Amino acid sequence: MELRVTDLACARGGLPVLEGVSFALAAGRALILRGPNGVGKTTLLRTLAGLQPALEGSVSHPPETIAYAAHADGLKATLSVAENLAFWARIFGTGDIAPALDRMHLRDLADRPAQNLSAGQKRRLGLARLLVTGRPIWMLDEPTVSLDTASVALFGAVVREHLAGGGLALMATHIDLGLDEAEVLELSRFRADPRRAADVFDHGFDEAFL
Ligand SMILES: Nc1ncnc2c1ncn2[C@@H]1O[C@H](COP(=O)(O)OP(=O)(O)OP(=O)(O)O)[C@@H](O)[C@H]1O
Repeated sequence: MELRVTDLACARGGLPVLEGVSFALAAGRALILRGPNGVGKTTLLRTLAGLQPALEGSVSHPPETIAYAAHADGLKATLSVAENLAFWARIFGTGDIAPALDRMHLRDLADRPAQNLSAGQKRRLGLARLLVTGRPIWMLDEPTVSLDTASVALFGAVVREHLAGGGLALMATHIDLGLDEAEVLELSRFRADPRRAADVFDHGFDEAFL
C-alpha cells in the first residue's frame, strides 16, 4: 500500500492555503509535516481526512481508510474511559477495547468519566481511539499536546508499532516522537498564490458557512 497525494490544493475559511502538494508515502512509513504557524498543516490533514473538500488534486485513499486525531480529543464527557472507547469501537466496527486500554496505560482509569481526567489523560484517551479504529492511515495533529515525557515516549512506541504492522502515519508535530526514520515534508514551498482567491470563491466553498 502506498498513499499518493497529487497536486492537491486546499483552502481554509474561503482562502487558498496550499497548492501543488504532492508526495507518496509507503506502508510502514511516517511523514512529518513541517512549516511555520498558519502555513496549512491542519488544513492539509483535514482535507486528506475528508473533513473538507480539496480545491483540486487527488488522494489515492478515501477518508474511510484514515483515522484523524485532531487538536480536540472529541471525548464524550459523561461516558467513562472504557465507554468512550467502546463507543468508538462500535462506530468503527471493531470489537475489543482491551488492547487500547492497556497500550495507552488507561486500564486504571477505565471507569472514570472522561470529564474527570487530567488534560494529559484526556489526550491519552483521545489517542487510544486510534487503536480501535482499525484504520491503516493515521493523521495526527499535534498529538503530543499535554503529554508528559513518558507519555510522549509511549505514544511514539505506539506509532512505531502501527508502522511495523504496515500502517502509515502523517503528523503535524513540533515534538520529537523518536521516529528517526520518519520523512519530513516542509509545506512552505506549497503556499498558495493569494491571487487564487477568486477561483476559490467561484467554487462556492467557504468553511464559515458550513
Ligand atoms: N476556521 C478558520 N477560518 C478561516 N481561516 C482559518 C481558520 N482556521 C485557520 N485559518 C487560517 O488558515 C491558514 C492555515 O491554518 P492552519 O491551521 O492549517 O495552519 P497550521 O500550519 O496548522 O498552523 P499552526 O502551526 O499554528 O497549528 C492560516 O492562515 C489560518 O489563519
